[in-house]
Amino acid sequence: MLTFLKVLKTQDEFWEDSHYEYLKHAFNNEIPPYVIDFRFPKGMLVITDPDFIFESYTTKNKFFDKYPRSYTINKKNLGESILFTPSDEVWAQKRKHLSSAFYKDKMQQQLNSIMSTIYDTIQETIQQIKQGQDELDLNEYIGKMILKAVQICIFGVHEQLENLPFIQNGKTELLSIGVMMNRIVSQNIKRSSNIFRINFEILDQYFVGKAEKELEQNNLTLRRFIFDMINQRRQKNKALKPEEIHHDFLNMLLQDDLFKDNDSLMVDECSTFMLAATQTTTTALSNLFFYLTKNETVKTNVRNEIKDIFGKKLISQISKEEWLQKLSLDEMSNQWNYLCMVVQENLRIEPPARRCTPQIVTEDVEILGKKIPKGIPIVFHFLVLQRNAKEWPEPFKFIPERFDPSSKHFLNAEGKKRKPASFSPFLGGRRICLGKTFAENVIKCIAPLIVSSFDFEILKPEHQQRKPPNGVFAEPVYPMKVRLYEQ
Ligand code: HEM
Repeated sequence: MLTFLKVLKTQDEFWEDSHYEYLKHAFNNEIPPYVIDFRFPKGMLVITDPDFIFESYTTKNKFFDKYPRSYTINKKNLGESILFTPSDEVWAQKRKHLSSAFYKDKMQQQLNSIMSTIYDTIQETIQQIKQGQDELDLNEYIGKMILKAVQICIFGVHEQLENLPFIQNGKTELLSIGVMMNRIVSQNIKRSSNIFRINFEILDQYFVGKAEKELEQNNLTLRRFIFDMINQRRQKNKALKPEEIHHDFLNMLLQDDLFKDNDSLMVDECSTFMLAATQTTTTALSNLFFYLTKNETVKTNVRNEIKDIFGKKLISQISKEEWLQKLSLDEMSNQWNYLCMVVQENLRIEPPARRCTPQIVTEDVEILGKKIPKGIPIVFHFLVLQRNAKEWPEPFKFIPERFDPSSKHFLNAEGKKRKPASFSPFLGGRRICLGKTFAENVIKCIAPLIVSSFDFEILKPEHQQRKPPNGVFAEPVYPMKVRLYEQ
């Protein structure tokens, strides 16, 4: 505990996150594959052994489930959504119904809307650069783009939604729904990882103290807003013929037998999708542009791939329609090999969810000779897992060829094939991220549009050496100022 308090005091812009810094400090930067974190009442297992993680996703997966306290702690904002409810029949049925949002034709429509909007945003930015407005915060810029994309996919809304009142430290400010949601996520993470709360399970369902009461109010505001969206949409749809109804997530729920008569369940899943999709995808993309800016050769290779695919010397000549055609799901599976490797390496070097939320085993079970007691919280630490030098030689270097089977970088430090669970940014097994394929496709569609339009200059000299961390569990997020140049 004293070590933890000492670590908390050293927080600065390059501090990773409280949990990771604590482990690094406690083990002198060499975090072992199995750690028991005794800040938790009966200990929490932190695992980074790829063999163990693989077993948990495969042969032992039926014993794994979510840590039940996460459900109780998050019930006020996520209700009965699939994120934290146990892996029972109700969860499986909901997950099956929700998966239909990602069927190929629907996904293609969503991706087309996203690309079209992002293309227009980029054109606006180009105009701003021409007028001298060329400095911005990379995270914020990408965050706004992704929010637009998520909004279109979930609510079918292209225009900016109304600002909502957010309360913090006794003050109310009006925030866009995206900023509001990110703040709520960070308040929720703070609440659930509070060392006092961790040790007093009885507090899980209560909001204690001023800061938590404010969070409770913010959660309510967001949920009420989604309730209103549902009602408005129901009314609007009544006036439309079935073929006129837009394909978005909310309309899918409004037509689904399992959800359509239960507004509360719809709010639960809309909140979860917004929460699960926005910060993760924003982090993945803003990290990508940082690593491309730092790795000129990789950036040039991506641009060369774009030129090859379009058969053009100048990428600025590519029209919106051409982008939509060449970035379609069918073309994506046949072309864009280099881009796909870059996207994977980016998720490897800095997984947007740095670790999973706590899991448990539902009965005492032996995995790789280790007895794992029922109910003890277990966390897989993806950041440590994916920077393991035995599996990923020179782990801090950005090398897309690690994902090219014909490259020497495809092999681990012993020259052998890498262990399958060494790369696991989306968790695995039956609780694998529901939006995995969608998220990967969104990144693959947006990245080339931006790479072909801008060069970024990282303005703060310290950031050129080291990027302040961002992503789920990496709070607070520091701005990363960049200057944009039109390509
Ligand atoms: C790069 C982007 C993304 C990453 C890295 C990511 C990662 C993850 C991870 C690690 C989990 C496990 C959560 C846990 O630890 O409990 C998860 C779950 C989930 N994700 Fe994602 N995610 C991404 C994007 C998305 C998107 C775009 C959506 C929806 C459109 C989505 C929907 C979900 C849902 C619904 C779950 C819960 C699944 C269940 O428990 O059955 N994610 N994601």
